[in-house]
This record gives sequence, C-alpha cells and structure tokens, in this order.
Amino acid sequence: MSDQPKSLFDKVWEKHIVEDESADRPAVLYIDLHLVHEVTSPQAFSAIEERGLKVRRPDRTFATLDHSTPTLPPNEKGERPYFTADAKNQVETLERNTKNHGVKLFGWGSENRGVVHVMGPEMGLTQPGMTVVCGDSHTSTHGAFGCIAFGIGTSEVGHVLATQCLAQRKPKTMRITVTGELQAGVSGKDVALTIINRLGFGGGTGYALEYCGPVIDALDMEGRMTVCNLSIEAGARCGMIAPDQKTIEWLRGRAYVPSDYEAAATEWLKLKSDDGAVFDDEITIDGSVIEPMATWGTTPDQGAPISQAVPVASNENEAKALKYMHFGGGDARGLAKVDVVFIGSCTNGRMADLRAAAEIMKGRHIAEGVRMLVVPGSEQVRAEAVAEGLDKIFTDAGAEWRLPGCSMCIAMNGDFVQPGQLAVSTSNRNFEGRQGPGARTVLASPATAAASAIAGHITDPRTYLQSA
Ligand SMILES: CC(C)[C@H](C(=O)O)[C@@H](O)C(=O)O
Ligand code: SF4
Repeated sequence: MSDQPKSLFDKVWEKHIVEDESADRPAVLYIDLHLVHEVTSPQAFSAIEERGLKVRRPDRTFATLDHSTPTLPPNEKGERPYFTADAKNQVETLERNTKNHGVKLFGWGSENRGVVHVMGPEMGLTQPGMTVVCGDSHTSTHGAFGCIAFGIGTSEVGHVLATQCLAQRKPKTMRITVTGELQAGVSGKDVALTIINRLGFGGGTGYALEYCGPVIDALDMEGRMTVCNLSIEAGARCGMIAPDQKTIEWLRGRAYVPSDYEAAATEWLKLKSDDGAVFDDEITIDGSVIEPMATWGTTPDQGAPISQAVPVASNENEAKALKYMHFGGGDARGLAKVDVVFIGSCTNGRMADLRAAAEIMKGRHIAEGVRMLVVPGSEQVRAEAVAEGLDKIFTDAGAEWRLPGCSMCIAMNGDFVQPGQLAVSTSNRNFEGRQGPGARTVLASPATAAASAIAGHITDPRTYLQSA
C-alpha cells in the first residue's frame, strides 16, 4: 500500500486522520489552522459556551474583521460608519469572544487586519501541507499553498473551536492541467473563469481539485490564490496547488512561519503528487488560447471571452440569466454600459491585482458616469500600495480608494451597487442581488475591470496594454 503513488491531496489528508472513515461514519480530521470572521462565528462561540467548553487550541485559531466593516474612516468622534446595527453587533461580538477565549484578533487598529483569505497567507499562518478551515466558502484560496483548505458551516465552526477536529468524508480527486503559456493581458482570473466555464456550476461537486501544468507553474502566488479561490464556484470542496520555490520565497520572512525555515521548506517541497498518482477525474485545458473573460450571466460559470458576443440562451436557465442581466443573446460585449467598477475581494484584492489595474489606469481617467471603488484586501496590501503610489494612480483616475474589507463583493457593509446598475467586479460571485438588490454583476480580472472603468463599457484590457 505504502509505495503506491499518491496524490498531493491524499498525502495531506492521510497525515491528518485522527480516526478513519467507515461506511457509517466520516473520518475525523485534525485541523491545523482555524480562521474566524465576524459573520459565521457568533453562534459557534455561543454554542461552545452553552456547553461550558473552551477553545481547544486558541494558538491555532485566528480571527479578523472583514465582511461587515465599513470601508470609510471613522468620524471625528472616532465612530465607525456601520451600515446596520447588526453589522456593528457582529464586530463587537467577535471582539468580545476572541478576548474571552484568548484568540488572536486582527481587529480595528491592527496593521494586519484584512479579508480572512488575504490575511491568512500574508501572515504566514497558511503553510504548505496544513488543513485549514474557516466558516467561509472561499477558504479554498489557501489551497494555493498546498493545503487542504475548505469552508465549513457555523455548527462545524463550533466543533472545531471545541475539538480542533472535524468530521469529514473524503472527497474524490480531480486533476486539472493547464498547458501552454498565457497570452499577454490574460491573468489567473481568466484561467479560473475558463476552468469554471468548462466544469460548469456544480461540475466540481464532491471533488478536491488539484491544479497543475505549465500555466499554473508560471502564475505568481497571487494568481494561484485567485484560481484556488474560485474552486468553490465550480462546486468543488477545495482546490490545491503543489508548493514550489515560488511558494517558499513568497512565505519567507512572514510573521508566523516556522523559525527553522529552511528545514520546513525542505519538507514542504516534498508535497506533490507522485508520478502515476491516480485521480478520479482528469481534465486538460489549453492555456495558450485563454482570452480575457467576463461573465454574462448570474453564476460564475456563465462566462465567455470578451471578444465573443453574448451567447444566445440555450435553455431556460440561461434565458433567465440574460433577462436579469439585460443582455441580448448575440450582443457584442462592449455594448453594455458600465455604471460601477469594483476592484478588491479575496479573489483579486492583493498587490499583484492592484498593480495590474494601476498599469492600465496610470495617466488615464475613468469614463464619465462610472463609479469606481478600489478596496485593498488587507491593511498590509493598503500600506504596500500606498508606498508604491498606487492609491494616487487610482484617485487621480477618479476612483475611490477605501479601507480594507469585503466591501462590494457581498455588499454587507454599506458599499453596494444600485438597483439595475451594471458592475464589473473582480470578486467571485455574480448571483442575482449579490452586490445589492437588483445589481447586475459581471465578473472579470483586475485588468479588465480597470479597462472597463476607463472605457465606460466592458473592454478587453489588451486595448490599453497595447497602446500603453
Ligand atoms: C458571509 C460568508 C458566510 C460567505 C461565504 O461563506 O462565502 C461570504 O464570504 C461569501 O463570499 O458569500
Ligand atoms: S471578499 Fe467576498 S468572497 Fe471573499 S470572504 Fe469576503 S464576501 Fe466572501
């Protein structure tokens, strides 16, 4: 058994089994890192308190504030402009819970606060070979470091708080190989939207994905995080990428990495699928033909290259999506006038994303009537962007530069798109009403979002990159 070739997923899974899975019982998995935010944790803390339990591993539990946090600064009295009493209550509850249970909170005032999936990696909390969970679907992001990382529900957040373990059935595995080389102007987001389009919404259900091939190797860590982030949008449990030298260099020097870094790095580099490892499913995508993508519908798989017209609906579901989006089948993508552009989120709110947008916006101005929000994914990203002068590029171009948080990705904090308005967004979900009641969302890369803000309609970023 032991010399059978194994996949990366199997290796990490097996190392964390506390109790094996049987026909009538899932496996019990040990969890290395538990990330917590204000939306899905209040009932979980209450549940353990009601039973008189403590947090089992406060040293392996880290919290941040992101979803309900206003992105505008406090007033002169120091009061934060919370959108609702609920939002304020969620934040205060997490402040209280983390204090009572000795859990580290990267809260207001911390220079490390950020969207949970931006914060974890940049603090070096996320490390290759770990099991990572959070009461949040986009926990798959951390898979970019060779982790088994997935979202859990609020009751499971309670289980992990109390036991540091989780009952889980082993998913099937699927390897996605992206061959060739990306064209200029094509990013990790375009790769992800292409993969989801190919798998279909729910096409990854029941699977752990492993991404590999020359295109994935060539992506920077930010691009890899974008790809893993979107795994859940194809229905997959998680997505992972084997660590390599880029992973090691990206994590080096971060706050929570092991003190004997070289020894850890040597172990991490062993984490990859063996030659001959068997997957339940395999797909190959030619990366050299991927183009800048934009969605036209109301699920992330309903996307197409910007160069192609909006497709004609081939079923009721597509017809409903086109109707909601006010798009006509056969329309050129560029016909749609853009009202709002949002750059940010755990998908595309990192330095590489802001740089890609700034490259297009430098010396240009957004089109009349467009409102643009640029929201760094974390305080660290904000500080680095300011040090590089990116904030100035954005504000000179007419965009608003905000404080870190989920912001318009989920529209819980007061940043939202008005009913009927069309938003080009670098986030990961374009569901009906996701960015506000009646809001119409087009998902795209930071470069595409920036180009669309400048042009005032959905635009292939290569238009500007070539004329730069
Ligand atoms: C609020 C939270 C539970 C939710 C999630 O789990 O994904 C959010 O982050 C999202 O992106 O929709
Ligand atoms: S940025 Fe968006 S997708 Fe990411 S955790 Fe926040 S709400 Fe969820």
